[in-house]
Amino acid sequence: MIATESLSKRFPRVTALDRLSVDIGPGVTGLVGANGAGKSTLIKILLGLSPATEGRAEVLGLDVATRGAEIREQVGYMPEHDCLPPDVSATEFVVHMARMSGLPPTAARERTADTLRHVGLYEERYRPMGGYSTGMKQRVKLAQALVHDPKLVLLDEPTNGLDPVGRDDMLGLIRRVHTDFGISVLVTSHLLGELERTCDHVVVIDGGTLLRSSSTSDFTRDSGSLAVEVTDSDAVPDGTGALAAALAAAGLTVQPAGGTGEYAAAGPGHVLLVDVAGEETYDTVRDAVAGLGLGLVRMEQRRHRIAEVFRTDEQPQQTHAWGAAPQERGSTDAA
Ligand SMILES: Nc1ncnc2c1ncn2[C@@H]1O[C@H](COP(=O)(O)OP(=O)(O)OP(=O)(O)O)[C@@H](O)[C@H]1O
Repeated sequence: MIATESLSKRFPRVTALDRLSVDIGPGVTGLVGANGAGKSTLIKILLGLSPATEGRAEVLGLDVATRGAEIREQVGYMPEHDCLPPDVSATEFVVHMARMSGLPPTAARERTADTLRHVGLYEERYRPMGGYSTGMKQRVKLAQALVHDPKLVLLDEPTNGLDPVGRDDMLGLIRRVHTDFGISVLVTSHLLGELERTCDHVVVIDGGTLLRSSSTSDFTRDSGSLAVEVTDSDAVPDGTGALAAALAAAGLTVQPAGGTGEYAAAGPGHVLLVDVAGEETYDTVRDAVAGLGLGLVRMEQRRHRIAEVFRTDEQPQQTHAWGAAPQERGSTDAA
């Protein structure tokens, strides 16, 4: 879908992209980077709207330097910033955008109705957009990117400004753009955690250079530890402590999981992380739990969170590329 080769963009005071080479296939791909990492600059180059200083890029096999107009016919674009005229309705605006993309009047009206329905705008679609909430405006921006039935959409920070519920809704919509319509998606965000749930593939850039490009499952591959949670009993009031001692006595390496992030609900110290030494580790845990007469609440292979892949000794900043969304609903990021 997208290929860049040693792509650079230099402004007088800053290098926004620095010899970026990356291949992006079909599906939903997340482009993650801190503010200023070069995400919007890359999107503008891919649309043929801004020339690269060096290197080359192709979108759908078309060279961005020479075939920008053809690319824009086949690619939808949702810009980051608010760009909607306040005095017109969503329907009028999206019909206009569909006409601009070359659809005849009837098809433009039909596609507009379908697309606005898909993004969840109903009676409000006839009201002037100036009175819309941020979530509704983001939906209109998404609808205008989809209305001409593109093969690929480039979505620049579509969850910006949304509350946790709005963010989840938008991410669900983005996923369905691919599953329901077969349209490939490149979506940018400065929050790794939210893309983990939405994307098949994640590309991480920092300072205009490629940090990593891999499938989401590679990012979140098995961590080699088992999360175990047990109930206490009358006979064993500290079930977790007793189990930890029993497992250590059996030669396993055990440590309590932190009381935040994915195991927050269990409370601090209530989930044990057991290093998996081999298949027999599962039997050892099961036998120890049964031997103590405890109830087994969970025993699961723990997977890495994307955020952990980039965790450093420093506390990550909320605005950093690998920070978790603030108050993210249902988020299991520990960052
Ligand atoms: N037209 C421009 N003139 C000068 N510098 C620019 C221009 N556009 C972008 N930059 C700079 O290039 C760098 C990358 O900007 P870009 O907007 O691509 O980042 P981003 O990853 O999209 O971040 P954000 O999410 O904050 O928009 C930044 O340092 C920015 O200040």
